[in-house]
Amino acid sequence: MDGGEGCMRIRLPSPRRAMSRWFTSKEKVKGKKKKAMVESRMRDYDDSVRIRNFSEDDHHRVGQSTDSSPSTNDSELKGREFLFNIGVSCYLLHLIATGREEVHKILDLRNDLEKLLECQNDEMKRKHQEFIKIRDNIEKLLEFHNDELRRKQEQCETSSEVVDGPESSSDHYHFPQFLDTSLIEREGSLKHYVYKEGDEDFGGEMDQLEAELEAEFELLQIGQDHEGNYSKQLVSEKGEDLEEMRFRYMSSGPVLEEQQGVCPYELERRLHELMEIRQEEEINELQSALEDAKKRLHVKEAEASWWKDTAYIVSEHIPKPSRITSNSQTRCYPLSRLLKKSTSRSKGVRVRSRSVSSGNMSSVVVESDVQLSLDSIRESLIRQEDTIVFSLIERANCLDSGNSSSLTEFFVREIETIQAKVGRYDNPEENPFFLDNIPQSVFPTHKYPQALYPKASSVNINKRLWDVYFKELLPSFVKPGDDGNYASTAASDLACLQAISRRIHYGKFVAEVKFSDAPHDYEPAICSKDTEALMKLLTFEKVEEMVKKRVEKKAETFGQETIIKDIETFPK
Ligand SMILES: O=C(O)C(=O)C[C@]1(C(=O)O)C=C[C@@H](O)C=C1
Repeated sequence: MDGGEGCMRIRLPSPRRAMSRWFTSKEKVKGKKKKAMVESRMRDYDDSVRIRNFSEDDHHRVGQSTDSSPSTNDSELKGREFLFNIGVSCYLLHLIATGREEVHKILDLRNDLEKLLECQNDEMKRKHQEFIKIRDNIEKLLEFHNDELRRKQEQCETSSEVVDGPESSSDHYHFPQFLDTSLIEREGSLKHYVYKEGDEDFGGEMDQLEAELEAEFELLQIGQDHEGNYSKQLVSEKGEDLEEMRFRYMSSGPVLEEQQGVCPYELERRLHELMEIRQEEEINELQSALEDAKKRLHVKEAEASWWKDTAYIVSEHIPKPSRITSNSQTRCYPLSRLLKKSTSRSKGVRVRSRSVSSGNMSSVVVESDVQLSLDSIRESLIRQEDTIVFSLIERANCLDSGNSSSLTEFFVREIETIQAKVGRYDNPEENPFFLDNIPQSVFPTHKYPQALYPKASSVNINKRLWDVYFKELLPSFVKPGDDGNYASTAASDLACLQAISRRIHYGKFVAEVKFSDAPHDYEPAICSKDTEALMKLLTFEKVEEMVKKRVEKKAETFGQETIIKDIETFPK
């Protein structure tokens, strides 16, 4: 306050300075906006104070000229101070109100940020759990894969053992190297899922993939660590390993930096791809091992078969004691009647009992010393004529009902079934009428010599014979009628049919022998499929005429009553 020139001057500190002093004790106000706002308010305040001072000065000047007593001045001064204080108070109140608003805003902002951090944290937790789940899945998959491999390896080992047998353990089959890896000993951890050293590159890829997975996992942990959450616990659990991983990750440069963005699903997919490739490789190896085992099995089978055949041949040469009488002879099968001991000069088909090939052994052919000759065949044919003539004479004593073939068919089918079970049709001389009806022999069958060319064995013309027999032959020599003796008639039919069939199919042996005696004569006709030329080579009209005459004679003779001179056949 200056009382110079009788005028009272109040020295008020500049409001701006006052405010700035007031605010300097506080923290600096952040943000330009707020500063600008405060400054504008200070300016407004300066202006208003300046206007008021100006009007007060005028008033002073007027008052000075009229009334300038000290009591008036004093009260005026107090009034002014009062007014000033009110103004300042109002302003401060205004500032406080404004400041509170700002504080509320800041608090809201802080709350939002906290929520955001919480969300982020939840997201990280969720990702972490997802990752753990995926990792668990992968490990389960690996376990499953290991079990599968273990199973396959055991299978292979079993089959290998079967093939090798107990005696050939020195010849043990070796699996490829990868099967010898420690896959079986793994503990279901990714770290264990590696190949042995020296294997293909898959082990390296697996390591890299594992590192990627763990790096991804660690990233999640590091992210959570920044948020100050539960990652600390995990970090302490992993201890030095994690530190090492972190170092690896941080120092691995752009490669892993790129992989920061690789999602766990992508990693899982890549792992699956690798596993698929590896599985395919293993399957291929197992398949080739299996093939090898099969080959070895075949070799063993062939060897076993050879031994069986050898044992059979040896046993054939050892005379067997009969259970009935020690003097009784071993009964020969019918074909053996055709077979004669071969001499160097004798012609005909050399009969081979069996041909066996074996892995390491050279082809073994056991050749019997018997020979199929035309003479022996002719002898058999003559005897068969007798059988046929007798069976037809028997059949002529029954009547022909005209529809006996259906009952005979049932009978023949049943008889053929039972005869097949005891091995009748294993004999190449015998041919069934109902091929669909033939079961396997239930007894160990005799090994018949392979006298015929294999294709010839399947030649069967019994269907045609059946038709000719019932439609043409029977009506030509049997009286028509129905005597009700169906069972005997069917049995008689069967005897005729089987005898005639055997005789007809013996033509196969005749053709075989004739061809073997002069193959060069037959080859051109065979090659050109000239049936007419072949029939000319095989048949002899003169021989056929002689056969017919012989059979006629036999029929006349066998049909007669045999009379012995001077002896009464039946008492009168
Ligand atoms: O005795 C022969 O030479 C044979 O060939 C056998 C037989 C026959 O089956 O009876 C075969 C054909 C011939 O035309 C003559 C006879």
